Amino acid sequence: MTSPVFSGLYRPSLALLTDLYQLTMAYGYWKRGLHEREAVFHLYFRRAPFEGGYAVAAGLALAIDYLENLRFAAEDIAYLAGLTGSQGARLFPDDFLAYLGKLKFTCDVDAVAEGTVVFGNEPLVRVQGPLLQAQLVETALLTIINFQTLIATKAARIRDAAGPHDTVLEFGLRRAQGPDGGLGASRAAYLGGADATSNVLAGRLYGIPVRGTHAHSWVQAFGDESQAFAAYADAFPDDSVFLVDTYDTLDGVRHAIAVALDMRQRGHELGGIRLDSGDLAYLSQEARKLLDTAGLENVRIVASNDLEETLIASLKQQGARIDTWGVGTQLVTAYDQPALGGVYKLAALRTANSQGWDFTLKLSEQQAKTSIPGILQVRRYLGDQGQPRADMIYNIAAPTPLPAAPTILDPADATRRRPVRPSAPFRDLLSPVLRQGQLVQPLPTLAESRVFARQEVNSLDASIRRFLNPHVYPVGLEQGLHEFRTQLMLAKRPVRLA
Ligand SMILES: Nc1ncnc2c1ncn2[C@@H]1O[C@H](COP(=O)(O)OP(=O)(O)OP(=O)(O)O)[C@@H](O)[C@H]1O
Ligand SMILES: O=P(O)(O)OC[C@H]1O[C@H](OP(=O)(O)OP(=O)(O)O)[C@H](O)[C@@H]1O
Ligand SMILES: O=C(O)c1cccnc1
Repeated sequence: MTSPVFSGLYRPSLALLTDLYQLTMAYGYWKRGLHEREAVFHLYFRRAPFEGGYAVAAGLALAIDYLENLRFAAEDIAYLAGLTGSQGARLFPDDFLAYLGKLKFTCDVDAVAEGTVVFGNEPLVRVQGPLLQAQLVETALLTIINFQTLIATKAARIRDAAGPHDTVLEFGLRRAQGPDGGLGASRAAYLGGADATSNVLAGRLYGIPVRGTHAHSWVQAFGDESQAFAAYADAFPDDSVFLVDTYDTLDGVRHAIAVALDMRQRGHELGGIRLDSGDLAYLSQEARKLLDTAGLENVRIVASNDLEETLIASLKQQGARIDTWGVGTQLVTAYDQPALGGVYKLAALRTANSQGWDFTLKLSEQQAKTSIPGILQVRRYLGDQGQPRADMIYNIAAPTPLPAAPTILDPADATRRRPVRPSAPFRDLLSPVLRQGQLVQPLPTLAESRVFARQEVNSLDASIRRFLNPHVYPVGLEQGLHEFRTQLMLAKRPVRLA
């Protein structure tokens, strides 16, 4: 079956979209009879990207599409049968490959909705089910969620800089990290706040509006701006945006104005002009004056040229008269931080007698990198206006129930603690998505997630959204969980499987 979201870019099956070690561990667990032991993994990142104060969770629909369609096709099995180790012996025996050939994903998945604002250490996805399966999906889940979350967050920052009324166009495909990087980036950029993309395949696959202007080559091909603009207007009388900087920008604006007035005579209006070089603040102000003087107040000014959020903020501050921001390279490559360091960690295993849980921990020299044991949920406490106030990570399988008025501890400094009012409103961020591999209810559409993302970012205080030294949003561990984690860290107790 062809996965609809990855379309024909890949072979039909994505089961091999993984690191080899997931498969060698899978065989090892199977050989030991441990493959069905129930396990719980969490996917989370430790620090928000771009030195920012938050991230926008993204990629869940792609991840769920991957999980629902996870099957090893006959050709996948044949490929695995041909793999050999350093001594030339086959890596995987036939009886294990026969098992893989019948495998379906039957885990439970709980996750935060796409568009939710999230912070370091908070699980975005929880996978609970047979150890072999829950481990096997690590790499694909990370590659999907890490990149989508990274680009959605970049787009949210660019949207914040542009403000609520300007248009943001994503123009990045040509500079993206290959075809899939470009496709995924267009999806995430739209989710995070772009209004449209120039990427036509992304438009067709994801229903993103497609928009665009024309290139310098169009003007070069005619050798004369006035002719080039007139020809474009002839082809698209109601959808023309002229790129005015091929020769001299302000001359280009004058040529655009002449063609626009001609268009008006024929009952059509020019949509906009695009500036792609030079001082965008000065040129946009001069262009605005020329356009307004000619009675073309509704002609919009589009700007492009290596834009990103701080540059957009600076141009706004300089009084630039730009209505539409065309953003490519910096957005789709997340230029200033090209990867989100999301991780996927084992946090609980059923005991051998299947009665209870062994909560597991990955220790690190750096305390901040030590994982959090338990079956985790994130409780977001809200202020009077519904605005996020503080998040508490807690263990839903803790031996003692959550107190009515829990205390939240800063995991980096346990002396910093904040009590929660018993009546404080809250919402829990992770909700059931798959039960035994089946979708619990349809996921929101991309457009719905986009609206939600905007509400989420807007609900954050400006101090958390600012680009420079943002305020740190409080995220902590519930006191009982913190104490339990500390005990485990002190005991350094290895979990025994068998
Ligand atoms: N008023 C401004 N303040 C800050 N940066 C600006 C301003 N105007 C333009 N920029 C940015 O400065 C950078 C350099 O622009 P500039 O047009 O000088 O060089 P360029 O990219 O080499 O031009 P070209 O596309 O003609 O080769 C771009 O990222 C552009 O967006
Ligand atoms: O600058 P970005 O944010 O990546 O936006 C996309 C850029 O792509 C186009 O340039 P093109 O490929 O024609 O080359 P150019 O940089 O020489 O204009 C367009 O004119 C933008 O400048
Ligand atoms: O339509 C545009 O103006 C466009 C598309 C891709 C890259 N740069 C500009």
